[in-house]
Amino acid sequence: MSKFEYAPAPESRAVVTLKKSYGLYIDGAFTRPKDTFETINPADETVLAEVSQASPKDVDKAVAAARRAFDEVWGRLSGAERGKYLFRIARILQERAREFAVLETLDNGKPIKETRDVDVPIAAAHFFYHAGWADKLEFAGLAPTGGVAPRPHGVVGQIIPWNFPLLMLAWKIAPALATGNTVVLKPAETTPLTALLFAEVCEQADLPPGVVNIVTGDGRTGEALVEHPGVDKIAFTGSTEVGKAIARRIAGTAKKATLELGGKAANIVFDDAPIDQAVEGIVNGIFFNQGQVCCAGSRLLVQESVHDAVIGRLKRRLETLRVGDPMDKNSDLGAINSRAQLDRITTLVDAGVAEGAERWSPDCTLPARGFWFPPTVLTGVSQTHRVATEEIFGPVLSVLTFRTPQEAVAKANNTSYGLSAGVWTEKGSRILWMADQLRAGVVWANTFNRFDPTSPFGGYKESGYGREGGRHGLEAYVTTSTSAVTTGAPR
Ligand SMILES: NC(=O)C1=CN([C@@H]2O[C@H](COP(=O)(O)OP(=O)(O)OC[C@H]3O[C@@H](n4cnc5c(N)ncnc54)[C@H](OP(=O)(O)O)[C@@H]3O)[C@@H](O)[C@H]2O)C=CC1
Ligand SMILES: CCCCCC/C=C/C(=O)O
Repeated sequence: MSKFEYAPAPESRAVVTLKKSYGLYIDGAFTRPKDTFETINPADETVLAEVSQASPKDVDKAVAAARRAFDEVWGRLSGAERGKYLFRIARILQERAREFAVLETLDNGKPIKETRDVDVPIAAAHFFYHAGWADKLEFAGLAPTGGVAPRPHGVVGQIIPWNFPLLMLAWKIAPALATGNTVVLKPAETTPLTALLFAEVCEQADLPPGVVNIVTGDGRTGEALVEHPGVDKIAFTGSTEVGKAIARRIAGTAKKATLELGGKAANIVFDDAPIDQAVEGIVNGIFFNQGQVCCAGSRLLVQESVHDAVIGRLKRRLETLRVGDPMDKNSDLGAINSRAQLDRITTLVDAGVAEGAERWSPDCTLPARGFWFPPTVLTGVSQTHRVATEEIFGPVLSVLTFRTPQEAVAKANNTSYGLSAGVWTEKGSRILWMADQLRAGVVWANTFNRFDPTSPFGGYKESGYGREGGRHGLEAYVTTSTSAVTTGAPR
């Protein structure tokens, strides 16, 4: 909680009905839970439910169901028919938005105002957007000249992380279904509940059995999916380490893959930037979702002449942030998703201090139970420090300085990642030059963390390959075939 007094007002969780234990969702039905693990509320460490650990045999059943559904139903439907299902799913997500927002906040620890205003509405928007594409793929420019409509790959294995559980599910499932693929999706071990609620939405939408299958479990379930010979393509979002391991594992196969991995984005503030607007952008860039975002603006590059003014203003702004109960709609920051992630953040911040950075946090009292880390600013960071090179994935801003635009570009690009960057300046010509020079999949100018289903998202370098969203995102889910027909005189 911030030192500024306010009356906490936790939202009701009554809209959510938790089961004691959850089975897998395979071939349009929930299995009976067998081997299970607990999913907990990271804000207070209470157990929410028991969830099934899918074995390789379960993955096999899910892949077989997805194959059958592809061969017999989904792969044969017209685009217009597929689109109807996607529209139906989108509308149900909107109708059940409150339930999804509360459940996501309980399982993930992120503030209810984010799940309510960001995660759930953008997830629904992805289904609406892709519903619109389903019957227009031949106009997406994906087929070669003289070719026929783009064709789906078949069965797609999708592995998603814990930082945006429902939203990453939507980013994966919506384009896959729109293009005619069927899916086996593995949510993260610590945040399986909204994926299981989504399975109920599939039932409610009368989606044919086997089109979407949800297999919960840990990394072993993910491995079984990656290795399964019946999977035609893998779509993964997560750490660069696991992404590289997946790439190695499928190297000897014909499987396609898209990998959306880590980042270490520079948020670059020039001396002519409107300072209040820039400070808001810095706060949103690194403290949104507790900084557990692949494209977080985790490195602030501030022009030397305005360093003290920007940092002073930033610290005053951070004093007003409310850190606390994620179910309270006044909370700006919630809990860290897991103890393992909290340990990772703590280790890296300690390493930063040991390497000479100065650590600052606003005066705030953190809840006694659960996984919490205060908003943190590290000043005096140099390019070689671990906190300037490694993804922290927490509410921690590393501050570096620059003198010229050329130096800003050199420092911003001095990373093994290349997912996103932000630029704050009044000069339009500088924005265009910076956007051209920065090696990042998205460059935001005078804004940050701006998302839209129409915009392709993905990285350079160790941030992965492939794009999600927009027309480019569809490309990852289709292949093309050319038909050559010789016409002769009619007989
Ligand atoms: N690019 C991004 O958006 C993300 C980046 N990260 C980065 O990764 C770090 C570690 O987070 P972590 O959760 O461990 O990320 P992981 O990459 O381990 O997790 C992402 C997903 O991959 C699954 N997985 C784990 N091991 C394997 C495997 N061998 N084969 C197939 N799937 C696997 C995970 O399952 P399970 O959850 O059961 O382990 C999860 O569903 C974070 O600190 C952050 O820096 C993390 C999440 C998202
Ligand atoms: C509105 C937030 C959208 C999240 C953007 C993509 C992030 C992916 C990731 O961190 O895994």
